[in-house]
Amino acid sequence: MREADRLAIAAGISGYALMEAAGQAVARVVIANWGRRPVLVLCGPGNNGGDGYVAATHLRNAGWSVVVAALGAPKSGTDAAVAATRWPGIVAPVDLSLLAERPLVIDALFGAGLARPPDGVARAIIDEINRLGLDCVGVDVPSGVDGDSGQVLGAAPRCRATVTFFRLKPGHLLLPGRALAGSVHLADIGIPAAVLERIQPRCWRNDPALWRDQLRRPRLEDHKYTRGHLLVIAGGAMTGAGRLVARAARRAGAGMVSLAAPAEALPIYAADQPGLITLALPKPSDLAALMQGRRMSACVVGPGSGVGEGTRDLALAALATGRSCLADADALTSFAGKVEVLAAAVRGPFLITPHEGEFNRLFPDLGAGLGKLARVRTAAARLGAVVLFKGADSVVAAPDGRAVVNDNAPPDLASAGTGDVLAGIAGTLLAQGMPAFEAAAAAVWLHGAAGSAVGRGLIAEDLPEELPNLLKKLES
Ligand SMILES: NC(=O)C1=CN([C@@H]2O[C@H](COP(=O)(O)OP(=O)(O)OC[C@H]3O[C@@H](n4cnc5c(N)ncnc54)[C@H](OP(=O)(O)O)[C@@H]3O)[C@@H](O)[C@H]2O)[C@@H](O)CC1
Ligand SMILES: Nc1ncnc2c1ncn2[C@@H]1O[C@H](COP(=O)(O)OP(=O)(O)O)[C@@H](O)[C@H]1O
Ligand SMILES: [K+]
Repeated sequence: MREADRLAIAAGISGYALMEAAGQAVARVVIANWGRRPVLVLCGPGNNGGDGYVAATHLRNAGWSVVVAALGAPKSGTDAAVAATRWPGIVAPVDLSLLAERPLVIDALFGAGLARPPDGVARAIIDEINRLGLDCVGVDVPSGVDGDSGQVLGAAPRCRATVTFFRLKPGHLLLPGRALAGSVHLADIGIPAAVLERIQPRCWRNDPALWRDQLRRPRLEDHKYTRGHLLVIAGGAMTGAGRLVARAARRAGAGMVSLAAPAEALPIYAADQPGLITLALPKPSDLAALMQGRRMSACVVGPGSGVGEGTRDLALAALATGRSCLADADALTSFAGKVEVLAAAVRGPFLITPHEGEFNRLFPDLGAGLGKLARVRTAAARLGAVVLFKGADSVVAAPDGRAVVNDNAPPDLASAGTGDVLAGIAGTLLAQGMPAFEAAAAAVWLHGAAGSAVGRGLIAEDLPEELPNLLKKLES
């Protein structure tokens, strides 16, 4: 963001004009969403505080009763100092007594320049805002939230709304920042679009615009083999997982889905879905010939496969074919403490889809303290594969550093079996030749959209049935 500001200023827009637009946007959001009431604007010593003085001035001009309290005077010569001198009222020191009348709080303490956990009176007033449950509007980010990671440094106010500028930051999408930001309002403050091209961001909010063009549409001359043939390597005991993967893969548009499992379980799979091809589980040494012979373009291994050497060897054999491969669930747990073995085996496009527990088993040194985005990027670089780390704020990262954060998944998806559905969708997109990064991003978005379409009472089995409509809409 600093770079965006710098480039905008270099393009002839004054820093103060940006601050004026930012503060005005904050005032606009407040006026649009709250009735007139006492407002307390908390200003920090930097430009975030500068936005606060501007917002305070606009609210006062609109007839609101505004108290401004500052942690300290902005450094002279800065834009924030200019904004402070244009505020016509007095500036009080920050003090908890200012909250006594339960004002609407505008939090302009720290933004992009947060350098350490808030302490002293800043920390005390953040804690008190939360204790009293006051309505709070964050400027840029809730103070204490790291905009790059969504992590909280020490403490941050729980905001009803946050007004940010130019572009959402990862911290608005990643937990816990996303929960603390409330509803996020993105304001155009006059930074030209060309600046975005210069910055070349490497992290995006997941959106169909990123991958829609790469979805494979059915063509007149298609037959079932040209639309992707996915192999699902499933298990003998937990058959539900493999069935969900296969069902989702078929609804996502694969031309053919074959499922290989121990012979005794095949009748269960065959009875469940007449359109599913069932095969006896091959020996790892036979997998390449099977995939080649049947023109299988991708393979999903792991859901319901069982943890252990058998699954590990099949996953390694799948990778050795050089065809697109997705490893999930048991195929990931089977490599706990052995991630370097997995990394050394990567030949072709490879996607893993761990949840938090599976991620920790593979990458125990990449703990939560690093922030999800950094964890996933590091894991992807280390593995040489695309990593889709699931959750309410699923992150997809590629080894080259590209990343998307997904924010369309409803909490109704927290239900057993939904991860298997995700693996099936992604498996089909891989089988159709979509690059692994885009396939993962598209799959997680479709999964979230399917979850929203079903809503309350969702079970995993519902999700594949939403896919035809969603795909139709994406194509129109
Ligand atoms: N043209 C632009 O630039 C535009 C910028 N915009 C706005 O500017 C914001 C970024 O401004 P910024 O870079 O000045 O940083 P900011 O977030 O105010 O904090 C830095 C100050 O806080 C201090 N400090 C930090 N942590 C602290 C702590 N825990 N406890 C105590 N102090 C702490 C730090 O002190 P120091 O580390 O130097 O001791 C420094 O004084 C951005 O979020 C957006 O709102 C918009 O107006 C659009 C145009
Ligand atoms: N609170 C939540 N909000 C949105 N999506 C969620 C939430 N919790 C879980 N999910 C999604 O639900 C799916 C669960 O997958 P997983 O943990 O592998 O379960 P299972 O193995 O039972 O299928 C993942 O796609 C995950 O992102
Ligand atoms: K803030």
